[in-house]
Amino acid sequence: MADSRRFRIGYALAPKKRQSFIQPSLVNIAGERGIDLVPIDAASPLSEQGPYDCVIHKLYGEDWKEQLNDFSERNPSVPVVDQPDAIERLHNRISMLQVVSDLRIPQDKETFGIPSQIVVYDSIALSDSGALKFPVIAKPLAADGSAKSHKMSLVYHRDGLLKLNPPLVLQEFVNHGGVVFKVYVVGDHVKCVKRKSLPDVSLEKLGDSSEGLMSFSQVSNMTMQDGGSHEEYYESMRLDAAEIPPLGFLTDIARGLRRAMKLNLFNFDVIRDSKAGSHYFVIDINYFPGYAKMPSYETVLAAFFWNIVHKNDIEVDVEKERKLLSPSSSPGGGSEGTENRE
Ligand SMILES: Nc1ncnc2c1ncn2[C@@H]1O[C@H](COP(=O)(O)OP(=O)(O)OP(=O)(O)O)[C@@H](O)[C@H]1O
Ligand SMILES: O=P(O)(O)O[C@H]1[C@H](OP(=O)(O)O)[C@@H](OP(=O)(O)O)[C@@H](O)[C@@H](O)[C@@H]1OP(=O)(O)O
Ligand SMILES: [Mg+2]
Ligand SMILES: [Mg+2]
Repeated sequence: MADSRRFRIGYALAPKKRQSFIQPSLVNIAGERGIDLVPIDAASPLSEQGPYDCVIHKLYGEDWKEQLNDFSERNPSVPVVDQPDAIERLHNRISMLQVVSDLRIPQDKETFGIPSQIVVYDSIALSDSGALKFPVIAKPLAADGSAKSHKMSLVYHRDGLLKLNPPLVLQEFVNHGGVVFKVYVVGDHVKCVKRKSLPDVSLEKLGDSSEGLMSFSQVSNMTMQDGGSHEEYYESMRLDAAEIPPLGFLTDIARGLRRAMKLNLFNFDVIRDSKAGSHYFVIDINYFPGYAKMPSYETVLAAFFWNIVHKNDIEVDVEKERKLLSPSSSPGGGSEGTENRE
């Protein structure tokens, strides 16, 4: 049945994110489905803005968290997607991957896990990398959206560790053929895309790297230059040739993560172990990633918004879910969807 009522989704996003995500194409497609996207001014009290049928957001800091909690208390029936306490887990690279280790999913032909890793809180502890095998990647412990939180080092041997600034995570580097699989999750929709990654490290390279470490940042977001070097040419060939892991396997992980984290909007990075072709590692999870880089993101997001405002299958706190999904507030149906549903 046609629904003539319009719904308002308030969005609180940093300027760069607003520009990439709130494209006219998204605004139009959501609009056709009766959904208006309305900017939230994070500099004024949230509770004085609105009304909204839902709030989506990606901003950091305690102040914003308090604003959201205050808003939820005053407007208990308005979903905040996602809950700030649930997002918090992704701001620390240890708690972020712990949830992957804790997943209990029957593993058949394809298996998954996380690379061996340790957390280092001070410089003294850097002289002891435990049982980790080199090379390792040093990642800032905090994943707080700052440019610094993406600055990583590939460390070839023990001496390279002494140049690093804790707190950080030391994670074993896994040779994976230079391709990372980014799995985008939007509610129950799952989509995998391929991206460029760090190239494999050979024993030879490990032996003669005098520097001890190499710094890099957001390697998967780097675009290849037209008319680039031979190396870039082979990289792009590798990317084209790489086979995406079975979608059923990725969807099982996505669904498990979504339930465990109580999050609807995230992506995770997966690499395939070159040594054991059907073993995969989850190496990173990002809240509200760059969806505009996902094919057909507009229709996927518009369908997700539709589901929210019609109180349909979003991952929320169980208590809250009970209130939201009371029979009187649900129009039933639930057949809205896109191709890769769980
Ligand atoms: N354990 C690992 N073994 C091999 N390569 C890795 C490993 N960890 C990270 N990488 C490579 O380094 C890149 C950056 O690492 P990671 O994804 O953890 O950083 P990030 O800054 O959080 O990335 P994003 O931009 O996706 O948020 C990965 O995309 C991958 O190419
Ligand atoms: O725009 P934002 O600040 O949210 O940047 C995010 C970026 O999306 P963008 O492509 O829109 O820049 C994401 O890229 P993809 O995984 O989708 O490739 C990923 O790098 C996140 O880790 C970043 O979030 P941060 O960790 O820095 O908060
Ligand atoms: Mg990543
Ligand atoms: Mg990340």
